[in-house]
Amino acid sequence: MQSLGGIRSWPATWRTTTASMMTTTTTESVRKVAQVLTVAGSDSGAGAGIQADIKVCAARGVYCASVITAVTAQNSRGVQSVHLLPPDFVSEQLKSVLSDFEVDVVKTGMLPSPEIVEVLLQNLSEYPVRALVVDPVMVSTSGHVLAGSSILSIFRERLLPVADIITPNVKEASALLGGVRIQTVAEMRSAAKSLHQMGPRFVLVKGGDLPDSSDSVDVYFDGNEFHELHSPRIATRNTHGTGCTLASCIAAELAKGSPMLSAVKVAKRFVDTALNYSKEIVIGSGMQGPFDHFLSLKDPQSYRQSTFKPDDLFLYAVTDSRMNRKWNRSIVDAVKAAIEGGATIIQLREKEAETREFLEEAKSCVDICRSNGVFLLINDRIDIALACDADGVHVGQSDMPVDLVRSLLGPDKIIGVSCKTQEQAHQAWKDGADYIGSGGVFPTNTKANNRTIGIDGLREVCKASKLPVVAIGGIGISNAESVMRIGEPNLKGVAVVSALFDQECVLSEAKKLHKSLTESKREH
Ligand SMILES: Cc1ncc(COP(=O)(O)OP(=O)(O)O)c(N)n1
Ligand SMILES: Cc1nc(C(=O)O)sc1CCOP(=O)(O)O
Ligand SMILES: [Mg+2]
Repeated sequence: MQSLGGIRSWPATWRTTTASMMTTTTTESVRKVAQVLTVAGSDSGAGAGIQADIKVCAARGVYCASVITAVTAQNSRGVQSVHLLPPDFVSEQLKSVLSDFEVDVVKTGMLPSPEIVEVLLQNLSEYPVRALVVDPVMVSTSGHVLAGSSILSIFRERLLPVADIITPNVKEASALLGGVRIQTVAEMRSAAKSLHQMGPRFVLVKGGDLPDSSDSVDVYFDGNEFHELHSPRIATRNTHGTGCTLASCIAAELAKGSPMLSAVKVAKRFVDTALNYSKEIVIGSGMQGPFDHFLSLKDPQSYRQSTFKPDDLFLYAVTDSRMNRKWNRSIVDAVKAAIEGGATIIQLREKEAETREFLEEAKSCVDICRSNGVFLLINDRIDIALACDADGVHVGQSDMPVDLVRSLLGPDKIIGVSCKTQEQAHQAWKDGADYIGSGGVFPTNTKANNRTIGIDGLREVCKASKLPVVAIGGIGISNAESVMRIGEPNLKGVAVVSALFDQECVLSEAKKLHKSLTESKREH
């Protein structure tokens, strides 16, 4: 099995997530759809199992094929009955999919018998995939045994050694380790280490069931380092299927090319956001309701019709309160003119604005941007971004840390971060940012005491960055071409303040800059 190795294994490709399906575009313009195959049980209540796996992959823009190992009769009250499929038939399903589709990642859920694990391993050796995510499902949340102790030895000896990541909860981790006590985070760490010795490349021990903790803590171990992933515990009955959802979301993110830790963080964020969004819905009369994987579709206001693409950074207009005052124009008029002139993304950078007034203006700008299909980001102010439902934020190195911003804004908002060094660029990627703003490329009067990194500094950041980059600082019509000419494939555009807004006519300056950028793009 070819492993992900913690790094992207499709070089020179960009994630270009569309509303419906994840594709990667290579330089030859071949579109490859990211694909997961789930090998799991069917849940008639559709909160967990195959049904949850397909929903989460669809919600994350990834195609999901399904091989059913067992059919369960279950609902929000529990599991009433289980019917295992014959191993030969499971094998036929596996062959059908693996011999035809280009599956990137296989995710396993309920593997109810050693014979079924055997046929899975056989098929994986015949049809290798890029990664194997093993959710070692043993007992349903309602307490029904879904895979008995007969499964343990083949899990330990054959399945875990070929897994890229395993995602047991504390009960499953304990069962795999012969019944050790796991009641504290320290014991989860020790369990993760022991499980890692059984062969999986990464281990995520989920602490949702730990007693007496206000946080939900998961322990991630990569063989060298531990990471504790914390999130607030969400008070809801609608937790049925969280384990399947987490593992499938990890698989979906890996299929798109994410490194393991990023995939795990995105998946945890996705589950937390979905649980929070669905905490009051009522489906079924039992103790364990399903939740809503398509949370964003429910709220057209907060659902972005299309998702962020690197090319959105092409002509990035950043507003400035002092300049608007000087030229006696409102933020709204400034934004309208910039969009009309060709700006492809807008950032409201209103350093001196009063909160109440800024919020009202930001709401109007959200409406304008949305009706023009242009994303609107807010500089620094996470509170304003949340309150006006902006598409995202831009933060700097001394603003709120990106991973915390992500946990506040959820998985789908755009987060940009300013980086002047290669280390900052690495960190931005790890923390889950969507793009990097890098500068000052040239000296600027707009931002006081800003360090100029020059064209060479920009090039260094681009080379180190796995994220798309927009250049900023002292850029205008006279020098935009020279910036884009550095030819780094992930340099996607320029961000400008004074070149648009410290001018008499924003519209005509935006048009001129757009034209010059388009010409320089055509030439390279
Ligand atoms: C696109 C873009 N890049 C960089 C910055 C600068 O952000 P930051 O470092 O937080 O400085 P302030 O803008 O807050 O002064 C930006 N705003 N946009
Ligand atoms: C807001 C900002 N950030 C910078 C950075 O280097 O991160 S430079 C800058 C100001 C850019 O304004 P102008 O286009 O007028 O030079
Ligand atoms: Mg800032």
